[in-house]
Amino acid sequence: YVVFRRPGTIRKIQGPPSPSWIFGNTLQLLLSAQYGEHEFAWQKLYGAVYRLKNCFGEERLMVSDPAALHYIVNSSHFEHAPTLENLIYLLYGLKSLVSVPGTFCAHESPYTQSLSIAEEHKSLRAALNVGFTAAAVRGYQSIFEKAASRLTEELHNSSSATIDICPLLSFATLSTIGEAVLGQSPEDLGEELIQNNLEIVKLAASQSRRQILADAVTSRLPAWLFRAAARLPTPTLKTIRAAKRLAYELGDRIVQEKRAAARDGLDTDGDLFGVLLNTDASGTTKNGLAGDVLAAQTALILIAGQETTATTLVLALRELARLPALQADLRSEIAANAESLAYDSMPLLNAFIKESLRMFPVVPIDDRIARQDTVIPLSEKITLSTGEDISEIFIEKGQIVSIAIASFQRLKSRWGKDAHEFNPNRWLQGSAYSGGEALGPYANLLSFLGGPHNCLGWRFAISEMQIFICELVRRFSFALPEDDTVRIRLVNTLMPVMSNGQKGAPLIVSPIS
Ligand code: HEM
Repeated sequence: YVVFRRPGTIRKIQGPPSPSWIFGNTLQLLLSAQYGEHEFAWQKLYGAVYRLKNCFGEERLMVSDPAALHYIVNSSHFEHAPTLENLIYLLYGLKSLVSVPGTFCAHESPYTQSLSIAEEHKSLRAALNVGFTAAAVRGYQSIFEKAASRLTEELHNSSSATIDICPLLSFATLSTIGEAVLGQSPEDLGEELIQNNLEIVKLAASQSRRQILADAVTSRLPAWLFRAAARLPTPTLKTIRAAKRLAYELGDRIVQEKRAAARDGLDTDGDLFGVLLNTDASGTTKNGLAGDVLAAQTALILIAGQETTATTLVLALRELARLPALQADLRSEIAANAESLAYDSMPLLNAFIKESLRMFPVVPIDDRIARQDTVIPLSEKITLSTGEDISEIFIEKGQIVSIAIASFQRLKSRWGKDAHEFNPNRWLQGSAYSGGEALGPYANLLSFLGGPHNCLGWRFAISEMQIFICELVRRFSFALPEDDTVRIRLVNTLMPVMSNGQKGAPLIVSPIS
């Protein structure tokens, strides 16, 4: 109790009562039957900043205020919170881009020795970004189109009209990353790696009270002890370790193959890994990334880029199935553009994608910890339990702050009175956002986060979604089954979950003649 409990400076900030000392509000936040059930009600009651209890009486600040979010996302005073840091370590290892802190800088940080780490993140990110610029992503269009037509073929060949689209989209998005980034066809990725990736998704779908408690305890362990515990031979840890090892081995094999190809005088620039290795005729890296650094990014790119895009697409298709008029309008727009398929110039298609990202940010809460005492500005005053109004919040080093992405994206003050409705039309007259703060790399949304760790692959994801949606909607119509029981739950990321507790989203898929 003494270890876990520390006096906070945020105690006077209002928030819901905690139903339990052990779990605080975490069960309501993380295990509600439908994501947001409690969170959105709390936002309505307490405003854009409120206080919640974590396990064992620890307090966290839930923030959806735009000025505060802008500060937190971009400030060097915050880093990934310990639970997230542990997950990142387990899934991706210490050398991956996301593990390298990106926000430390010399003039603000007392940790001068960390300067090189900040530089490391910046230069690694700049190197990897070569494969994610607008021009590079345009070059992947044919890969997306090939994967989309493979997907439609599978749907045509399905023996049943009601199809769970989750595994099909997971495989399709994995295959595009395999080809664009690694230069590997789905067959080359290896059955074991594909199965392990799918296994990780299943594990992630098993959020439970036990997991919440385990996270609360392990987040307080010193890093060395957590890393030692991560070697325990439990089935879950074994699967995660195997997935990370297989991804590294795959990356390493590709690096060796590229070097050998360069020695044989062959062109190795056809995919991102080849470009980044930048080998000369002797197979030695010239000014590209070192082979082991590149191989260490394989797990991150495979996992971060696959399920995120697949889940956004699944949830978007469910909305189309729910809204037949929108589906018909979108199909007409696609038909009218069938010749050119200039995806960026199709207003409804892009409005639909933005609205899907707004309503269903697959990472709806992203936790940070304050690295030092700091003051968070607010765009609107909040009233403390003492009746005092404040326009900034002082927080102490070690305070957990939740970037409440989903709540921000439903703020009525920024998105309008119908912020909780799925309404793509809000984007048709320009930006749907009415605030002054520039947040996130795309459409003022935080679905791809913002700041130094914003999503590297956001253009990749948007282009892939444009192409998949066009191909699917012009070939099929989608409807929800009558007995639709799917709920959107938070299981590390947002996920459609069926009544049996498994990930899944069955839709009635009918070919269009
Ligand atoms: C709809 C699809 C996607 C969503 C919603 C999404 C969301 C995010 C978010 C929220 C983060 C920040 C995580 C954090 O630091 O707490 C992130 C980081 C990242 N994403 Fe994505 N992502 C998507 C697709 C992709 C794709 C397709 C790729 C690659 C092919 C990708 C690669 C990455 C990488 C490498 C990072 C780490 C960046 C860094 O730490 O500097 N993502 N993404």
